[in-house]
Amino acid sequence: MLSLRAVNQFYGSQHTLWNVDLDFPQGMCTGVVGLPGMGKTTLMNCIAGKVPVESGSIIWYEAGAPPRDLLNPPPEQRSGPEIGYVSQDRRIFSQLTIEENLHIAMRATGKPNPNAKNDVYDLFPALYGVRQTRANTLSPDDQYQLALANALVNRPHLLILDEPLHGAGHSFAQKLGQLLVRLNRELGMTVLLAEQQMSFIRRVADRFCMLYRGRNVAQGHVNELDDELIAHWMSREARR
Ligand SMILES: Nc1ncnc2c1ncn2[C@@H]1O[C@H](COP(=O)(O)OP(=O)(O)OP(=O)(O)O)[C@@H](O)[C@H]1O
Repeated sequence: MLSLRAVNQFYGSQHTLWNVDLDFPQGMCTGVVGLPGMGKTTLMNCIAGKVPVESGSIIWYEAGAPPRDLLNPPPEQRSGPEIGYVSQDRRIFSQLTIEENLHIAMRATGKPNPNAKNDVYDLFPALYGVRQTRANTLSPDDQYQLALANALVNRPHLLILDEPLHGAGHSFAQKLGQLLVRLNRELGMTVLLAEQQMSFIRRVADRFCMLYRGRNVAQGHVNELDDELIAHWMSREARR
């Protein structure tokens, strides 16, 4: 389980996350929801160690292993847990081939697994056929698949996806939904998913948490993410 306690974050003098307490159960998919600008990306970036946290704790608990403090890892724990992160800008090396992209992603952890690429091609068979192709020739959906493949190549314990459906079509949403269910239910991966499309969250997530102006205002089973809650925290009135 990933556990956040009293997490506060600032951009300069702007207080962005306020005493966020959240638990993300292991092996489950949690949808992180909220209007634009409420702090979803910032929360993901704090967990992934991409922006500094002012105060609080972010701890990873896994059965059979000691708790891991993600904010202040002791030197022997610097490599774990593996976090796969696909940001909103879906960063890939566009001038390099798919093979080269995966190779770089694999080397990034310093302990490459020789079977890793095959595992990833098993998840993304469409990429295998074009593996010697430069990434910039792929369609936007396939580029997203490559970004996801790069994030998955080291079999992360935790996968973070920030707005994966931004600009994507219906068929991609279907494909991604199936893949997430597979990663989650078959491989037991813990997934955090920031997404505006509630229908997608309801379809693939087990749980949700809702941010409003940097505060965690609701969390629970995805069945509890009802229209009343959405109207209260995610309507035009809520924005004021
Ligand atoms: N690098 C930054 N520097 C300064 N302020 C930032 C930075 N990134 C985000 N912010 C501000 O922090 C607040 C939260 O932004 P954040 O991107 O985390 O929200 P979000 O819920 O992910 O929004 P969106 O759905 O539009 O991506 C906003 O007021 C935003 O303007």
